[in-house]
Amino acid sequence: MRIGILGGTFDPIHYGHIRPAMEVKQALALDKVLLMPNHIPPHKQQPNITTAQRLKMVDDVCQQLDGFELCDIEAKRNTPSYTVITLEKLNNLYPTDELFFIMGMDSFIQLQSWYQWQRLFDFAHIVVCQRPGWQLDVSHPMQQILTARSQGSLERPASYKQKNCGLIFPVTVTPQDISSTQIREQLAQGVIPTNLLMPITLDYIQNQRLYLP
Ligand SMILES: Nc1ncnc2c1ncn2[C@@H]1O[C@H](COP(=O)(O)OP(=O)(O)OP(=O)(O)O)[C@@H](O)[C@H]1O
Ligand SMILES: O=C(O)c1ccc[n+]([C@@H]2O[C@H](COP(=O)([O-])O)[C@@H](O)[C@H]2O)c1
Repeated sequence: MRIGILGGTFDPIHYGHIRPAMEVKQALALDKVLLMPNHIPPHKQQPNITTAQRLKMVDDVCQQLDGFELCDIEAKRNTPSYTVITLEKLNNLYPTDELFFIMGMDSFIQLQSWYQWQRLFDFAHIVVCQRPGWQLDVSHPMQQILTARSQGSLERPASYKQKNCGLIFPVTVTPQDISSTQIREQLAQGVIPTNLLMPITLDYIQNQRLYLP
């Protein structure tokens, strides 16, 4: 199976997560996509809402979308949600499957600051989606890494030859200028961001009275 994984803080989950994941699923003919809320975000402040609340919102979305599943592997770990640790575990759980870790351009540009980032390629492919406001400059070090690991590269990385992982797939998705920060700010000001979230997420936020000032 070809399995996509979108990791995130999902505080809250929005269409800027969901639509790119759907478009990547289609573009790369993935069999399913796992949406994976982190527990202790490595590079962000701990959210004000609980991991259980973020998990519930992601689970609600998965229930409504074909081919999407909640992955709670990071929620169950009480250490920083380093992706390399997670991918190593998922690689053991799915030894015969091909894993595709999906991220927006903001994450990709900062990838060299991730814990043991080079080992990510030992366990999965990386899929990069554009995100408004984030452009990979031709002189950026990640550009060279992208070129060397892209599917058309003449020299396939060793990890690809051994285990079918380690490539980078840039996927063109419909640009959406949406962020969780923007949604939290709108809700705190009493604005209801109807077009940015799935209705089921908005219902949960309102029932639980989340993100109020
Ligand atoms: N609008 C978007 N377009 C493309 N990718 C996105 C978008 N929003 C989030 N992502 C990607 O989804 C993943 C998880 O993002 P995250 O849950 O941190 O959302 P966020 O909106 O960036 O949150 P915050 O505003 O709180 O920083 C990251 O890889 C990020 O790049
Ligand atoms: O492994 C790391 O060092 C690392 C650093 C920053 C982010 N991540 C992961 O990248 C995903 C998106 O992160 P974020 O902070 O944009 O929500 C999420 O799964 C995080 O756990 C991972």
